[in-house]
Amino acid sequence: MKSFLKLHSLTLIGLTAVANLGIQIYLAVGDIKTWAEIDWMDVAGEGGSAMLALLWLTMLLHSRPAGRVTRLLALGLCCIFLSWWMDTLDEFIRLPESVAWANWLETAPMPIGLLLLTAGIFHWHREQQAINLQMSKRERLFREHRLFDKLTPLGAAEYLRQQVQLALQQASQRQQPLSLVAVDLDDFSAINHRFGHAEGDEVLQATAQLLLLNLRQQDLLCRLAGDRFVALLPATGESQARQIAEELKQAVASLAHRSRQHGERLQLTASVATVMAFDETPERLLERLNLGVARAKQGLARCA
Ligand SMILES: Nc1nc2c(ncn2[C@@H]2O[C@H](COP(=O)(O)OP(=O)(O)OP(=O)(O)O)[C@@H](O)[C@H]2O)c(=O)[nH]1
Repeated sequence: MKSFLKLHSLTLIGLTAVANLGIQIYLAVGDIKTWAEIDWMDVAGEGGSAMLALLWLTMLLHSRPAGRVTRLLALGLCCIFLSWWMDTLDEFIRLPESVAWANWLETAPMPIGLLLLTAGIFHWHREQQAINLQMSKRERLFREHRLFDKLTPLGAAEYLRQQVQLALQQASQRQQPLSLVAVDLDDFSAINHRFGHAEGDEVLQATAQLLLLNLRQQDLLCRLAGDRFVALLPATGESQARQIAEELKQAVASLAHRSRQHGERLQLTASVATVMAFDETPERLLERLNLGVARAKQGLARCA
């Protein structure tokens, strides 16, 4: 409350001074009415309106930051308040018929206030449009940001799901096959354990680069989770997808990654799986792909 009064002291002092000046002017030229002469219905209507204008002004000053728009709106409300205030005063003070200008004091502030209020609302609307634009830009940026992996330059799981959905539609429209390949590093947690999480991050980044280099222009690589990468292969049948998967597996096995700390060569291997899309949902397709990876890992465990 204290800070509110401090912040808007000029407006409040100005308004109080003008309202008080109105009383002084009316008292100087008129006489106070007797109790019986006062029309309480008018007092309630006009006085109540003036109080409402004051309430709007307080709410406005409370909720809006200082600035041109707030000034316009506040000035408009001040004029409206003054018009109703002067109207209320003549319920208590009888003015002589000869004082024609008193009528102006009551009526003139109202159109001025309404004009100021209209200008303020117009600029407020434009200000709100600019804010909405900024908000929607930020929201889009945030949404897109969430779709991308934080560690690698790849899309993340949700982005992959969206792209799979699009690719499924395109494949069915163009009557072309669509395949997915998953590449999952073997025993990756051991690298984290032995060399630390930061080294593990570097391995994931190096793997992402390596896989990108070994894919075709039209393929899309995403990081599904942890050490699992998925490539979306448009216009690719099952046997070609298997061949690409094998090439990716070989590429991982020949990756010459050395640890940062001691320069040791890390021997990486990966399990791969492929699926060709049927008429199915992205979830079902990815589920089949993950099952394929699980089967490849089981085979690996049996061989070990
Ligand atoms: N450094 C690093 N590690 C991660 C990241 N995301 C997940 N991991 C780790 O990756 C490991 C994945 O573990 P698993 O899914 O068991 O995979 P794995 O150790 O390769 O085992 P298999 O897949 O069965 O061969 C876990 O230890 C996670 O903590 C990451 O962004 N950076």
